This record gives sequence, C-alpha cells and structure tokens, in this order.
Amino acid sequence: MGSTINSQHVEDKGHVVLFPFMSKGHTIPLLHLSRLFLARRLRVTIFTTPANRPFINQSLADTSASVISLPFPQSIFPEIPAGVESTDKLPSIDLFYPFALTTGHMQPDFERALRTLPRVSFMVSDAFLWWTLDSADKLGFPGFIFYGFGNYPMSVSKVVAENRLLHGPESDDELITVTRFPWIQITRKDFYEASTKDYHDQPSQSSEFRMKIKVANIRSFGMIVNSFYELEPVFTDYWNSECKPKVWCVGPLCQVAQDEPHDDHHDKPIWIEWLDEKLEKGSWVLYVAFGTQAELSAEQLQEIAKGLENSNINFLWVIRSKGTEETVGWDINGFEERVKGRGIVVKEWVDQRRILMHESVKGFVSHCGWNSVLESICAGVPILAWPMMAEQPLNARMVVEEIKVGLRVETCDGSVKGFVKSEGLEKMVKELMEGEKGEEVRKKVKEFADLANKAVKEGGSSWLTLQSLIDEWGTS
Ligand SMILES: O=c1ccn([C@@H]2O[C@H](COP(=O)(O)OP(=O)(O)O[C@H]3O[C@H](CO)[C@@H](O)[C@H](O)[C@H]3O)[C@@H](O)[C@H]2O)c(=O)[nH]1
Repeated sequence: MGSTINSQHVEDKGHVVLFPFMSKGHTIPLLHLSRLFLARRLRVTIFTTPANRPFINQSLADTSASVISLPFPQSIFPEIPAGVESTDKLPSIDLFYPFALTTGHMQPDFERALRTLPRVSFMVSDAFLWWTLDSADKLGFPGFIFYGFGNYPMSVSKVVAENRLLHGPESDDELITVTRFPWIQITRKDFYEASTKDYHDQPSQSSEFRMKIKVANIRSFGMIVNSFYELEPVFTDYWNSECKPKVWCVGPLCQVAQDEPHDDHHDKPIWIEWLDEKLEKGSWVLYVAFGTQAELSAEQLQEIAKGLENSNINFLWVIRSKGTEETVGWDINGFEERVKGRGIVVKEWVDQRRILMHESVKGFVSHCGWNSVLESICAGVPILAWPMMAEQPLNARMVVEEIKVGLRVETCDGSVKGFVKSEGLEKMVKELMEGEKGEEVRKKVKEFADLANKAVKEGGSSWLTLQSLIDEWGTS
C-alpha cells in the first residue's frame, strides 16, 4: 500500500480507466483505488472535468496517473448554475438528479478521448455515470461499476424492493422486518425515496435516473466495493451467491493513505496543534462532521452548538453548511468564545482521516456517509450515528445494530431522520465519550480496525480480491 508511485515504477501490466462521479465522497475512494492499481504496475487514466481536476491533480501529484478533463456540459436544467461541476457546489442537494442526468451529455467527448488512448484493459466508473458503460461496450473493453457504499445497504435495499416491503405499513415509522435478513428491521424513513421532498417533487427525474443505473448494473462486469469481507460477510456472500453483478470487496480504500507521512513542521493546521495540546493534557476529543453533502438548517446548527456546549466534552466541529453567520440568531463567534479552550469550530476543508487517526480523538458524531464510517472504523473511533440522507440511515443501522461500533443520536420524535434537540445530542455524546455503552462500542470498533488493517495487507482478503481482479482482467 505504498503511497509514492512514480512513473519509473510503473510497468505496463494493463491499462485501467477510472471515471469518478463529481462528488468528493465518490471521488476520494476511486483516487485511492488508482494508487492501488499503480502499485500493482497498471497504467492509470482518470477522467474528470476542469473544475474537479485541481483536486485530483493535487491528490495524485506524486503518481504517474494521467488525468484527462472533459468539458462539463451546459445543463438543460436551468436550475443548475453554469460553472457548477460537483454536487457539493450545487445550491441545493435537491438538484442532484438534474445534475446527474446532465453528465450524460459528456458521452460523445468521453468516447472521442477513449479512442486516442492506448488499449484499455478495463474501466472502473461510478454507477452514477451510467452512460460510461455504453462507451465501454462500444469500444470493446469491460466496464466495472463503483457505488461508493457497502454491501449491507445494497443487499437490504434489494430485498426490500423485491418484496415490496415499503408498501405494507401505514406509517413511515412503522418497523418492517427484512424478510431475507429477519434480524433486521427498517422503516420507510430509512429510504430516501419514500420520505423526502426530493422524491415527491421530481419523481420522473428520479425514476429516469434509477432506470439508467439499473441498466448499467446489468451491463457491468462487476461492482468494485469499498468494503472488506470481514466487515459484512453475510451480505457479501448473499450478493455473490444470489445477485448480480459480482461484487469485489477491495477496501477499506482509505487505508491506502495509512503510510502517508505528514511533514509536521510545514503542514500542521491549527486544529491538529489543538488536538496535540489536548493529547498532552490527556484529554479526549469528540470529532463532529457531516461530510460534503448534508445541509443542516440554522435551527439544527444551533441545537448542535447548544448540545456540545452543555455536554462539557472537548470537541472539534467541522461546519460546511451555508449561511451560518448570516442566519439571524446564529452567533457563531459568541459560541466559539464561550467554548474557548474546550471546543473549536473549523470552516475549512480538513484532512478528516488525519483527525480521526489523532490519538486524542475518541468519538465521532457522523452522518454515516460510507467513507466517514470506514475512516472511523479504521481509526478505531466509535460513532454517534446521525444519518441525514441517501443510504446513510441504512449505514447507521449497520453501525449501531449489525456491527455495533456506534450508538445512535436521539431524535426528538424517535424517527431515523428526525430533528435533534440539544438535550438528545448532549445525552448521547456523554454516553459515547464517558458511558458504559460508549466503552462497549469503543472496544468493538478496535476489533474491526484490526480486521480492516489485515484485509488490505499482503495476503489479506481485500489484497487478494484486488489481485484476482487484476489477474483476470488486467493484462492487456
Ligand atoms: O473537510 C472535509 C470534508 C470531507 N472530507 C472527506 O470527504 C469524504 C466524505 O465522504 P462521506 O463521509 O462518505 O460523506 P458524503 O460526502 O456525504 O458522501 C456521499 O457519498 C458517500 C459514498 O457514496 C455516501 O455514503 C453518502 O451517503 C453521500 O452523502 C470523506 O472521505 C472525508 O474524509 C475531508 O477529508 N475533509
């Protein structure tokens, strides 16, 4: 899992094309995967768009990966502002479907560029870029898809859909037993479709997108999954014995970064210095962050602030929500002043993995984006699960009920995506950091951290799976 892969080391054991979806949570793991291919002596070409290119160039600056950017098409949907080329820059995540559908217009440019490349052995592209499978088909190389999440949500969703389980109950909060996995109970609110404004307002865009993805699934030669066998053996076995296409678990991909050195003299952000100080004093810190997509209301942000303030726990809170200072009644400066010495708020991009790996960090309040879950597991940090959208409610169920590496935040109406009052947060933060249940999940997450580490080491399950993928499809 070396981190420096320069051109001298790369022999031509095949050529892989990668096309990540334009969203950080989808791009970051595929950049890690590209390092793994380079380390196994494959040539790598990554496709992206001009506005996303700097992030990719910077992430892979020390490698020989080639990056090609294709113009992002003018959207036929007027709501998508010109210049927006990634989901985190959308004015609202409600525009996800128009954005994703717009990418389809890149297909001609993609195919023109592919025709100029050395022979491609295989492609790994995000399933959200369904049209790339068409291109692979036309140009005669196998295409694999990547979703960015694990086998648990995929398997549960499949069983729920096939058995039309969401059609039965009268209320969105009623518990439904997942027939094939009867120890799991879900509610309609665990699913994006059934409970969001987005679905009801844009049923045609949503179903058009889902249909395209379904076809891409059928066309693909397999799914590359950012997970490891030992984390979800039941769901991986279920998928590979009863469903298609085959899944290849090659993660956790964030482990690729585990050997990356940090130049502490030249590269030490103030929040890492702050964590160092806490560590010196023997104090524990709670990390609070909700990924790159979640949109929290000003009201919800205020409740978080109050809950953290009242908890008396040390915390590092990364905020990306728009409109914090501007919102009436939200005095973030006053809040920072009051919690000075005990808590800090960061409004910039952070190296999340570095924070989670810091020895002072002993808990993570997370929206349960799959990358955050894996990064927390790898760092041995237990999670306070607070799912907000997409497959996050299912990830939260897995974290809390299946692998038991976290607790769930208390919502005021008890539902999976309900509003969280300061008291509900304060209570569960204390339980995670100081309580008995917190201690149990802390112990459990360390066991999985160990398994994750073994999975990616030479001879481990993910290491072997990647090798068999390359042996089967790599050599051109
Ligand atoms: O300041 C920041 C903010 C984020 N990150 C990284 O960005 C990624 C965020 O990914 P994730 O935790 O999965 O959250 P989202 O950005 O919300 O991810 C989207 O994509 C995921 C993968 O498909 C899904 O699981 C989520 O539901 C979906 O919201 C992680 O690697 C973080 O470490 C940073 O390094 N610094």
